[in-house]
Amino acid sequence: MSKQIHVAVGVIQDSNDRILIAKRPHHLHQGGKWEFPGGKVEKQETTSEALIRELKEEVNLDVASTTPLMEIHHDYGDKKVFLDVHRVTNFSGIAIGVEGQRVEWVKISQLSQYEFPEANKVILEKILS
Ligand SMILES: Nc1nc2c([nH]c(=O)n2[C@H]2C[C@H](O)[C@@H](COP(=O)(O)OP(=O)(O)OP(=O)(O)O)O2)c(=O)[nH]1
Ligand SMILES: [Mg+2]
Repeated sequence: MSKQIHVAVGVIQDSNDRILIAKRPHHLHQGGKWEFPGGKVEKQETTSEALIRELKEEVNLDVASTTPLMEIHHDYGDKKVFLDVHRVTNFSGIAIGVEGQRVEWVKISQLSQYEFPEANKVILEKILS
């Protein structure tokens, strides 16, 4: 059995109640779908530290702090993930797809128009509730 991958996932909300999403490059696992930016937590890091690092690397945002929102365990068959989802409300900078990926600020009411990985269903339910 393969071990699950610990992923820090950021729900980043701006002052206009929009949420930042990014398109996963096609060659990656769950490629072509939209995601909340984030990435793997490294051994010596807390989830918050990993998220702060990943959000700078991936979308150029400077995040001051994060707060836990929910934890999701999901088995895709080819990969098991543990999504450690945090909320980010305190950030600065302009969002850019640093790795060439599309990024969009989307109104919460419009989020269901986008295709997300299966594990994200519960995150969307929580944000929309
Ligand atoms: N970032 C992110 N990953 C998600 C979401 N939903 C979801 O199932 N995942 C899965 C897809 C991947 O299997 C895993 C994230 O791994 P990844 O390989 O993209 O992580 P990473 O950004 O650190 O990538 P790398 O630079 O280490 O290659 O989590 C989501 O909303 N955001
Ligand atoms: Mg990533």
